[in-house]
Amino acid sequence: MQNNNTAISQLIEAGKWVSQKEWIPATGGNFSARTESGFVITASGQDKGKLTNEHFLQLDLQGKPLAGTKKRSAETQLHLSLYQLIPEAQCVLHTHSVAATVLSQITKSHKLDLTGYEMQKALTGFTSHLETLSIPIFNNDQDIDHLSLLVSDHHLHTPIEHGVLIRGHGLYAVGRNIDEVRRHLEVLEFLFSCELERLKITGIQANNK
Ligand SMILES: CSCCC(=O)C(=O)COP(=O)(O)O
Ligand SMILES: [Zn+2]
Repeated sequence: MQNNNTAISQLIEAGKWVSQKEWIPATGGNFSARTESGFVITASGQDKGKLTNEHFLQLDLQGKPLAGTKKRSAETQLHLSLYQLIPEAQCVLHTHSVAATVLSQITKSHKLDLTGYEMQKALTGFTSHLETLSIPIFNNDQDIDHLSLLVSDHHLHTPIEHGVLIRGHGLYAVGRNIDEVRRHLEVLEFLFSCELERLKITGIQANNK
């Protein structure tokens, strides 16, 4: 587990990378990392590609503020729920890419199933392109507490492994350390882009199940 300063440095670096990838337009997205005292999370309304130490808050695992003067991310409860649900989760990166936003909109099901891609094997737990990667999709909701409850309920019967999609909104990627969450994020975004391209060619009806 990281101390606060290390966790914040890693998230600042991740923010520059995610911004450069164009997965967090404007002030979209938020990042967090588990720490000895709870977790650190980005402040609300910031450009996450230009974060400094002042743009972070420290909270305990009940959501009680420990340090930081700025307003916490509007989506703090989702991060908190993921840490409460998944003991191994050390980092959460939330992005708003075009591919994640559009794919989650056009997929009518409550999950996005992907198969046949060699890059699936870059996700922890996958050994073959023939396996099916299933990413849950939750309807977007401005009531983040309610959305978090839906995610929690879902996790009880289908554990969240790499991340979840929020419809028309974006991706929450999770990992056991900063390197793993960055890998999960990059692989998922790559697969979403591939799938979107495939659907543009074959027709979106293929995904309306
Ligand atoms: C303009 S982005 C809308 C809010 C959002 O979805 C997001 O990821 C950023 O919210 P935050 O409060 O963490 O800045
Ligand atoms: Zn968001």
